[in-house]
Amino acid sequence: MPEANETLIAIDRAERIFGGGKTLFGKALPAVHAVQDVTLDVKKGETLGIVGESGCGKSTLARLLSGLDLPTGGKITFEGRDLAHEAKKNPRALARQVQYVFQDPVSSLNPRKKIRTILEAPLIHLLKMNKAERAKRLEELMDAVNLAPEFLERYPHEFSGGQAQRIGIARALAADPEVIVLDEPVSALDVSVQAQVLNILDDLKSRFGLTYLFISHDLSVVESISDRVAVMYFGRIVELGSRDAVFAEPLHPYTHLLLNSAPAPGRRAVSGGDSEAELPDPYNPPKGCAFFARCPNGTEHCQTHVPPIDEAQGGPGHEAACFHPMVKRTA
Ligand SMILES: Nc1ncnc2c1ncn2[C@@H]1O[C@H](COP(=O)(O)OP(=O)(O)OP(=O)(O)O)[C@@H](O)[C@H]1O
Repeated sequence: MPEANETLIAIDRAERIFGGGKTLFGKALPAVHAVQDVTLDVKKGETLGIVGESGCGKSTLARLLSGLDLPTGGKITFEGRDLAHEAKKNPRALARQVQYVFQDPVSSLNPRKKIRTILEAPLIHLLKMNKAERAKRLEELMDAVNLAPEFLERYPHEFSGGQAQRIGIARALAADPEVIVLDEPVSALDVSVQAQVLNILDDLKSRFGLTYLFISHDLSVVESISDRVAVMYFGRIVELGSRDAVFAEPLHPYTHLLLNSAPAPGRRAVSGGDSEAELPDPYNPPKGCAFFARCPNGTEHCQTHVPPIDEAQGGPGHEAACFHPMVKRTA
């Protein structure tokens, strides 16, 4: 991981609440805390994996980081500039710097447009390139994702899932971004095709000096690609650390549960082992730790207090939000 310590995106106590407020008659409307009290630095050149069960807030956090959505609380800065301010004042610059790759490659591409038109759009609108510059850039982009130039004249439905995802990656790359948010980019693909796409991503990252935010519920994919990993549960980051620390020395009982229910190799934790019915009601969150109902270590204190995330048990760079973390193995 190059220049590992330069912060690119700094998230300070970010929060995103959906709904809420009051009716005309003063009755409180239900609110969902999709992201709560998230503090995290994304370092330049790293791949930060974000893992957790469906509904834990991964996509909401990613949308906040890319300026597609704004936090209802806290602050997010990109290279020191306030993202909320930037999103209003200079959305184009932000759109160029942070690009998105979605889970479903085919439906994220406009079916009525040729690949050439799709890939040219950011070159025209964001980079203001002339025709000759665009032709050169299109050639580079197709080469970067290992697709022959003939594919430029085809329509999205003519592509396989893996090819369409490579087009999705080329489109993200077209804007010459610094960060690419990859939201479940290989989840819809066959395992053999997943490996191809992950290899391309790995290659592009070093070639273009990119930073990746890699969201997935698939632990084996996150383990294979990430430098650091953030584990989310019910809108909060419950564990954060280097890939090796989180996978080899997990501290949070939830991380344990995820890892134990998906033993390596080929682990794929999807549901977290337990019944998802045990997830708290997002409209009626518990007072204390949201993991209490599923936790083997929970105490009365956990039921009434939300554990802060800190390095107390993990050491430098390895944080967990737990009053009673799993015991760290000694070498
Ligand atoms: N626009 C919205 N309006 C209301 N609630 C929302 C909205 N977007 C997300 N939520 C809620 O916020 C919580 C977090 O959702 P989010 O999509 O971020 O989770 P996720 O971890 O990305 O899940 P998945 O893996 O299923 O995409 C969920 O309870 C979800 O229902």
